[in-house]
Amino acid sequence: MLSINSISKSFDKGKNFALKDVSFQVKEGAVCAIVGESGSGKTTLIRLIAGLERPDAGSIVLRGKELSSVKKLVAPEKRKIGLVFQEYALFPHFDLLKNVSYGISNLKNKKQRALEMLDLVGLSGLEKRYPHQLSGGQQQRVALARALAPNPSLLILDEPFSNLDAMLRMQLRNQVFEIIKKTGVTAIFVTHDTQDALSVADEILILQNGKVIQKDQASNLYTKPNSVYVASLFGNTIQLNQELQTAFDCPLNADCCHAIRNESLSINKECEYVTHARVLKKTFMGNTTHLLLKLDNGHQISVVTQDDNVADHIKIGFNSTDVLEFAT
Ligand SMILES: Nc1ncnc2c1ncn2[C@@H]1O[C@H](COP(=O)(O)OP(=O)(O)OP(=O)(O)O)[C@@H](O)[C@H]1O
Repeated sequence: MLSINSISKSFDKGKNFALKDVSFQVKEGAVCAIVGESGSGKTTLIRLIAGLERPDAGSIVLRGKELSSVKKLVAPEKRKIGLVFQEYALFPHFDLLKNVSYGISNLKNKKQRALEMLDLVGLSGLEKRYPHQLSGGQQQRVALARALAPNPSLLILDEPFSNLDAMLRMQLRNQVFEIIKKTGVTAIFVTHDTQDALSVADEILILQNGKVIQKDQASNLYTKPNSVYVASLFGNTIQLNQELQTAFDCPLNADCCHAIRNESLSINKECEYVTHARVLKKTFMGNTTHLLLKLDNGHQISVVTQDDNVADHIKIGFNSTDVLEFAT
């Protein structure tokens, strides 16, 4: 298990905190995705876990061994942590066998282990090739094989699919996490893409301004976000402010704030709360169409629909079970 205990880190002597009092745990064999917008502290967190930075407060414990605290800093190469980065970071002048066996110092039969790892990532037979002779997706699988070869206690993947186009990204993502699950290694996966996180992580941790604002199973985060911000990370969300509550004739608890997911809005169907709208603009996006609507009370909202044949005047609505409620 990985335990992050009240970690704080500032780069300007406490004026601003890149991370502030961050605590969480990742169970043995689980995949935890770290999601957050730019500057939320993702890189700082993984640099601390990898041992590339020292915390100002708190501790990091992996499988019962303290790796970092204010007083202690185990060297990165002694942490048993494998790293996979966005830019592959393979050695260009080494063939694949050498690239994968590079970090294996603790095993007798390096070559056999490297070949097993290449086989695991579906690249057996290519061990004599050099990185430039491979596609981007293949190079990332070599990087994974290399990170797994020394049998790490923790694998950290930092935006590993950002360099790849959408189709390859999805394929590789599924392959990589199948392999990770097969090995049973505990993994931390840093991404700004919530679809990536939802599809492969057991748990997702959301960072905002250096703080953990929610950590939960992927499905719970989607169905029970604890703020409008978290809800909006997982798809288009419309905040049900007073004006919209009046438009839809749905008075809600004034002590809370509320939102509705775009996909919960129904067009021209019977619902508990409805209003009429004029379509100001339709933008065809292939599998979806974006609509800019002007509601009866003059309020404008944007909606995404899969129906590319919407009339100019529509009825739009939702049901009370679709309303997300948050404490303010
Ligand atoms: N070496 C550093 N010196 C000074 N400030 C830093 C340093 N590293 C990070 N920061 C600051 O700490 C905060 C968190 O940065 P961090 O790089 O961890 O965010 P991030 O979530 O990884 O962002 P991105 O997604 O853009 O990579 C930012 O305000 C950043 O400017």
